[in-house]
Amino acid sequence: MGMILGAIADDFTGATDLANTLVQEGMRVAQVIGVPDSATEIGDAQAVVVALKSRTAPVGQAVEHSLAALDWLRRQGAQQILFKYCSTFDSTPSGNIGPVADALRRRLGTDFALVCPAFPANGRTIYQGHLFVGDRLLSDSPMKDHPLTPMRDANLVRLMAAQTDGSVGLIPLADVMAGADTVAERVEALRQGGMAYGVADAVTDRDLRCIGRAASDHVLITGGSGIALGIPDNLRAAGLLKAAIPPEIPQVEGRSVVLAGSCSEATRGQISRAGESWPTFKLDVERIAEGGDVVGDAVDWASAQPEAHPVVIYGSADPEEVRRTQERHGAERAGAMVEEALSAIAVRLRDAGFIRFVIAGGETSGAVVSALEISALRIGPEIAPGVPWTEALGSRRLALALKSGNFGGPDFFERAFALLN
Ligand SMILES: Nc1ncnc2c1ncn2[C@@H]1O[C@H](COP(=O)(O)OP(=O)(O)OP(=O)(O)O)[C@@H](O)[C@H]1O
Ligand SMILES: O=C(O)[C@@H](O)C(=O)CO
Repeated sequence: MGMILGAIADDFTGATDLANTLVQEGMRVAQVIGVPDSATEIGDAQAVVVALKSRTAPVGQAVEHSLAALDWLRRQGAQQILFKYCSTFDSTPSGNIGPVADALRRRLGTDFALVCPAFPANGRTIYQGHLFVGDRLLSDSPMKDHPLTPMRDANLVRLMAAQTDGSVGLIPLADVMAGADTVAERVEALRQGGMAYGVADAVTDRDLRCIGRAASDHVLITGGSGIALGIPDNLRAAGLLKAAIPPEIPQVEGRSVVLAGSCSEATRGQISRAGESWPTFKLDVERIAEGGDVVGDAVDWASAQPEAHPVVIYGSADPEEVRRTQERHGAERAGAMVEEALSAIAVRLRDAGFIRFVIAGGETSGAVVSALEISALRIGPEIAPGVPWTEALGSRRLALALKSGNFGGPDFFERAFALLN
C-alpha cells in the first residue's frame, strides 16, 4: 500500500510539526521540500507532507504552488488532503490561507472544509471561534507583534471570512463535546446553509480526535497539526494502516549549531538560556544592510569556538528592535536580510563540518533548508510537542530540527542536542 494521506504545509516548521503528529499516531511519513516532481523519492511513506514556503509568499504564487503540490499528491494516490497552516493562524486579512483553501476546494471538487488550527499541547485552543494562546486571545498574545504576520484579531470566523470568497460558519464546542455524529450533523447543516468553511472549536486532544473522526470522509481538511490527531485512527478503522515502525534517531557525527531567525518570545528565551552555557553570536542587521561581511564574521567566529559545545547564531530581536529595523528597511527587506545571512552561514558551516542544525522559525527554516538544497526529510523522534528531529535524505547526511518559533520550553536547545548524544 503506497501513499494514503497527502498534506500541504505553508511553511517548513509547520510541515515537520504535522509530520511529527502523524508519526506519533503510527504512520510512516516523508516530508518533501517544495513542489515535488517525478524524481522525488518518498520510499514506502503512507503519508507525505509537502513543505512549501507559501505563508507570506505573494498570493498567486502560494495558490500555484499549493495546487501543484495537490496534483502531485493525488497522482501518488493520496485519498485525503490536509492543508496545514499555523496554530496561531499567522495570516492577516490579506493572507493566503483563504485563497489557497478556496483553490484546493475547487480542484478537489468539494464544497466544504473544516478550519481548525487548535493545538492544545502547545496551548492553542479555540472557543466560540476565537483562538487562544495559553490564557490569552491570539490578539493579546505575543503574536500581535509578529514581524511578518502580526495577528490583531482572534476571531477565526472573521479572519477566514476576510480571506475567502465562501461563507464561514462555526462548529461550537458543545457540538464537538457531544461527539463525532453531532459534529457531522453540524457540518451538514452548515453545508446546507451554503457555508464553505466551518471553524471547529477544540480545547483538548479529545475534541480534535472527535473532529477527526467526523471528518473521515472529507477530502480536504484545513488546520494545524492537531487536526491530524484523529486521521490515522480513521485509516486504521478502514484497514488501511498496519503496525507502525518507531521513528529512528538520526545517526550523524559532527558539530552542532543553532540558527535562529524567529523573534518569538519563546525563541528569545531559549537563546538567552543557551547563552548561559554556550557561545552565542548576534547578527548585526545594520552591518548587513551596509554591505558588511557579517556572514564571514559569523562563520569565522563559529569555527573558532571550542568543539565541545553547540554554537548559537541569531538575528532574533525583541519587538522594539524589530520595529526600529523595519522602519529603516521595511519588514520584508529586514526579514530577507536575516534569512539570507543565516542561509549563507548554514551552507558555509555545513561545508566546515557542522552537521547537526537546530533552526528556529518557519520562514528561517524555509530559507536555510532551501539553501542547503535538501529535497526530503525522514522524520525522527519528538524533541518537544510539534518538533521532531529529522534527517536529510540524499547524499549529505545532516540532522535537522526545524523549530516553530513559539514551540519548546526554555531548555529546548539543550534537550534537542542531548537526544542525539
Ligand atoms: N532583528 C530582526 N529584525 C527584523 N526582522 C528579523 C530580525 N530577526 C529576524 N527577523 C525576521 O523575522 C522573521 C521571523 O519569521 P520566522 O517564520 O522565521 O519565525 P516565527 O514566525 O517566529 O516562526 P514560526 O513561523 O515557526 O512561528 C524572519 O523573516 C526573520 O528573518
Ligand atoms: O502550527 C504551528 O504553530 C507550527 O507548526 C507552525 O506552523 C509554525 O510556523
